[in-house]
Amino acid sequence: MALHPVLGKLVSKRVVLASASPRRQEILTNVGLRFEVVPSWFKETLEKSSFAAPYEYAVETAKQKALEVANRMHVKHLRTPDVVIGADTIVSVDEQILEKPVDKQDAYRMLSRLNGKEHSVFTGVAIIHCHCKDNQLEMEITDFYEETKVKFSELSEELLWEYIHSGEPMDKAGGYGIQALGGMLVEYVHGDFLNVVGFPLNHFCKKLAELYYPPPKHNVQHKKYDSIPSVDTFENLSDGESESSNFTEHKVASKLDSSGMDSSGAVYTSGKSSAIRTGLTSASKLPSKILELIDGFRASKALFVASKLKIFDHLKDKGPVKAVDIANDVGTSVCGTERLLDACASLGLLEKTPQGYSNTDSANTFLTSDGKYSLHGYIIHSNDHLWPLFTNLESAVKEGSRQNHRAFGKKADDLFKDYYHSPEVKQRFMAAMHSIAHLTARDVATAFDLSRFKSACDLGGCTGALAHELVQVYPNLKVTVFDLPEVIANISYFQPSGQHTAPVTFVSGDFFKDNLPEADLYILSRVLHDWPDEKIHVLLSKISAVCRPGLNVEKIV
Ligand SMILES: Cc1cn([C@H]2C[C@H](O)[C@@H](COP(=O)(O)OP(=O)(O)OP(=O)(O)O)O2)c(=O)[nH]c1=O
Repeated sequence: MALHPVLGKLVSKRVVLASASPRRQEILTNVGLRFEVVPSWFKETLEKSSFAAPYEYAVETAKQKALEVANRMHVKHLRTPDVVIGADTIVSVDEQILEKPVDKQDAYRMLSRLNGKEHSVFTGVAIIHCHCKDNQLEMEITDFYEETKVKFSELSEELLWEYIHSGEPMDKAGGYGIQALGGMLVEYVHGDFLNVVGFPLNHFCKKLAELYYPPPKHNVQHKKYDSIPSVDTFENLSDGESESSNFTEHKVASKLDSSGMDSSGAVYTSGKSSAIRTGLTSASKLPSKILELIDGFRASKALFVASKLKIFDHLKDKGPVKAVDIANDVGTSVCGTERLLDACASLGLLEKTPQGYSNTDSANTFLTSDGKYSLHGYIIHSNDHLWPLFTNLESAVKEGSRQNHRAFGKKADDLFKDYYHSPEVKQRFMAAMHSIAHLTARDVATAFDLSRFKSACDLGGCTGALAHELVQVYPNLKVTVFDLPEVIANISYFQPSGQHTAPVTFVSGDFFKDNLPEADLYILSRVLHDWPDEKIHVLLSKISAVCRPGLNVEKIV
């Protein structure tokens, strides 16, 4: 098992960890995996006696946790993940299953049972690969478990109670945390330590290796390329076995070459030939992740340009259209348009058939400019605003300053004021903030339990996309959106239709200068990252001053 390629297989995928466990998040983050955390709402109430062995209970619970998240994301959030990982850790002693203690007495009961004895810690893991076909969620489930044996020393009553009063046992299976104070209770550990902490990393990597690099079938005739295929992935060329994998790999690159417009697939050609030249062995395969990083900007720019030319709008609700017809309608060159369309098809944004090009389902949903979940505004903002700024990243790092002057010929200070002088730029910025906030609002609103709050103020809440979602999720919550007068004056276009009584109010002002509206909860979403430390300090101090004792500040950045 080569570590890097195994985890590299997940790099281009939308990976979701269906767990609130900070330990699991840390273990996976530490090995460089990028993932989204969506805690599962599945209640751990399966009937234990219906399982023949304790580990079967852990595996089934892990599976149910992951399934709940996969389904919720697909149905409620309209965002189908590629891979969902669920896990469940239990402690088993004398064939009994111990989960997290409900109170101190329960913790005492558990720790007393473990005292002076060996027990098993089982973590069940489920890896679900999801595909969306005709709006139906299709899933392939892989599960496994890992067992670690742990022995406690003989511990005195006094020590057990001291440990319980530390508070550590409460959110941990069996009522102890081996990674912290609980480590002092343990005489030996046989097996994977991380399995006890909540995630059997080694077994997980082996499972991924099995999934993505199944052993070669010797009687299978491997396809031989006479020439380099015109559309392909790094993985296909670097991994001998990936053809036989059950899992569809994301296409990570287009046909654009270094000049941006050649269809020869030059990257792959050189990649493969250099592998042959230098005789890279299977142990030193192509550095796919690095190559993806090198080429990633091409994929982004292909998407940006197709969006800017409104190609996805053009193809909406139509059958396949030929490149020449699209070029004529859009007013672009035929050869350039065809290459851009091919790039979009290889990126999975369009479908290409002999009859022409058509939108994929996700292009219809997210890339057309007028859809309910359109990301068009955010894409245009990324192209027109963020792209020029990132082009100056090197200067930003060298100088330690914002680069608006280089990118736009304007001072970085009062950036927002500059924005609002141009109606077109203002509209673009608001559309960008609206589209990303609207799409993610449900996840943000449900990531925290905000039911105890009666009022909230979304500082810099722009069009109110998050506010409207919050009042849907928490009917007793009243939300005030506080933003600059120039923003509030233009929100009507973005308001949801048919919601007249929803308790969202808009107040204009400058959060650096004016008094903040009173609220139990202050939300800062996509705000703090924009300001230097001194300004953040001003803002947070103001919030701190208006917060009343006993109420909370929740920060959603
Ligand atoms: C035995 C032991 C468990 N644990 C933790 C790992 C798990 O987080 C927890 C067991 O509870 P789980 O139900 O497996 O997980 P969780 O509730 O923390 O998160 P979620 O259900 O959202 O996935 O106990 C330790 O951190 N250290 C230990 O030594």
